[in-house]
Amino acid sequence: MVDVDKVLDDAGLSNEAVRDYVKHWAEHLQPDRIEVVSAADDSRLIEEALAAGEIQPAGEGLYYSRSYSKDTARSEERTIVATSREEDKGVYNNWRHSDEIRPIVEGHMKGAFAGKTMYVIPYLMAPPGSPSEKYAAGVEITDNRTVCLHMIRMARVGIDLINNLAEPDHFVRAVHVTGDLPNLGQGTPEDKRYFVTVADERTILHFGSSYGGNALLGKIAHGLRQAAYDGWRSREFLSEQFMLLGIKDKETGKQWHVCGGFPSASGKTNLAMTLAPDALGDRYHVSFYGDDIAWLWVDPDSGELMGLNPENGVFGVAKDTNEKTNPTALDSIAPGSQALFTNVAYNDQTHEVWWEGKTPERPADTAGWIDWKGERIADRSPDEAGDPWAHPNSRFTTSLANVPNVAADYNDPKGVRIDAIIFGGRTRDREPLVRAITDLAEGVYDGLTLGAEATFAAEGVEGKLRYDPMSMRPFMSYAEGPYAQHWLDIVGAAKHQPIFAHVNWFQRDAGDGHFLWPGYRENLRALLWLCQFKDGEVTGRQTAVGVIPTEDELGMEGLDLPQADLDRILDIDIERWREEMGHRQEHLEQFPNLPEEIWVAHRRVAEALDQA
Ligand SMILES: Nc1nc2c(ncn2[C@@H]2O[C@H](COP(=O)(O)OP(=O)(O)OP(=O)(O)O)[C@@H](O)[C@H]2O)c(=O)[nH]1
Ligand SMILES: O=C([O-])CC(=O)C(=O)O
Repeated sequence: MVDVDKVLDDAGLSNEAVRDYVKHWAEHLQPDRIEVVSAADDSRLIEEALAAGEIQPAGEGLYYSRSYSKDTARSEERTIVATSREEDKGVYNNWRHSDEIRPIVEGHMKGAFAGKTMYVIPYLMAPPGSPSEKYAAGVEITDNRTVCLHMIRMARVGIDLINNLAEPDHFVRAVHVTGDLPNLGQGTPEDKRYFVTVADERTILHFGSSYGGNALLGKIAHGLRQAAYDGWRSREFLSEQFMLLGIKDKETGKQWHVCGGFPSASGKTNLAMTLAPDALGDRYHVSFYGDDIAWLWVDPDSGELMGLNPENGVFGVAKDTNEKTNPTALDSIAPGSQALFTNVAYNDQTHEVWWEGKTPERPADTAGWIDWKGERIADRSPDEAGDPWAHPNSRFTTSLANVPNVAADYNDPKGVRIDAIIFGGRTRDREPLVRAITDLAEGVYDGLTLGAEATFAAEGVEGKLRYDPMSMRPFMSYAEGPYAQHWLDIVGAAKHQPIFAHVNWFQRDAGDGHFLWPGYRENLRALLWLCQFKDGEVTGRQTAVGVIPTEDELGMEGLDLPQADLDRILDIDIERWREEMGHRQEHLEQFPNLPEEIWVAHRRVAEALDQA
């Protein structure tokens, strides 16, 4: 048995509550060694991981790793929110009583670190000194060195962050056990994986994965699920799957901050990292704050709605990331950035990485190339020739500081004032490019009825049309009725109300399926219109479902679009919308205790459509 006190003394970990937690879990998990990890340990951990073959070199200061082939995305079915309060059961949170589920997961975890090192990762999900700091501290325990490397990039990691907490016991207990991946029955009735957030005990217990949100517990499990629960129970803040960006008009000096939710793998990273299109670059500067999570609250002194990104890094989808779609992402993973790539294709001779859409064609010479399953491309049979080289949910992990247009104040614990909140997703018809909503309840209603095609970020759901309220469906931690009320309460308390909008970059031509809007950098045009509309500089065209830009207002300089496509994305298909309202009604009826304001908004939109 390891002398835990000695390890913690040597590491300088003095918080007694954390020490007790580590001792408790050391007893349960039975590791051979314990190591406390700080960001300063990164280069040593990298060397060790290279020596152990857990990662491979991928160019100067870049690394590649592969997860087990049945462990490449979040499993929504195996993800559970547990509490001791039946009233926390929602439609989407997969609620179970903690007394029932805790013993099951803990049973799987018993003795699981035998022969292994237990890494203890003290972290903060927020810049130190932020008003949400109380909810930001956590300590992840893991048996996986690559998880440590990811956490160092994604969170602020260090012993000093946890030693001097104002309330030493107020930290999230986050336990991650990889498990015997080839023997977990992933996706079968014998599935042994459990990804449980015991929200009212601020404890996260994840068993059976080493990938992404299943394993980096600061990110989604704490930063989103636990934080959403904490924000609601304390009535202090919202935690949402939102990107956050800033836009500055260099001519007038005006600045706006826009945050918003799109379901996983629907373009948050790309939008947050966007640069102004060339034709608008002299006038507008876009700065990056965050691509996946935002915490929102009202500042008690100024009364303003504020937001910040609790993360310290980006876990971005590799697919289709290239010079044209996202040059800033490529800069953020340039040689020397210490970025990690997971489940992309790798060349073990040249140490290059590749993914679908990185270049228009695959590398012509297949020598040395290995696909995401670890198989040699050169050995593929003819019927496998067309299979992707990289997994569609392959990712790059890099620190915020590597993003070239990261905002100067991204680390400011005060956060930034939020001017606009947008919702969007992959919707092949019906949803126009952008429609603005000025009323709070109607904005929240729009978020709750966000319908989009599911993506490859979760197992087995790609392409299915489904409602994904506020893009939080996989991350909901309490019931939807109170969730809607909490939104109305928090945002409603702000002195200046943000404008809401629904955006869609993914409308397609019904005939040949091409995207009607070029997307990516051009998306800024829709956001600029929204900011101008908020400031009363343009008036748009009122429709039953919000205000949409006129063609002149959209600002199309430097962009040539077929007139028919432009007409389509700036129009409302009334018939299709009328049909949609019935589905929305059914969707909302699932949620008990939905605030009356939301129903009023629903009826108002339905009536406006009837009269249109
Ligand atoms: N057609 C089109 N595709 C886009 C656009 N923006 C992003 N994409 C593609 O959508 C995929 C996912 O984009 P991301 O920006 O990584 O999505 P995300 O929402 O940050 O994903 P998570 O990290 O899973 O939450 C990538 O393959 C992008 O290339 C766009 O404006 N138009
Ligand atoms: O959780 C993950 O593995 C990746 C992620 O960011 C998402 O799905 O939104």
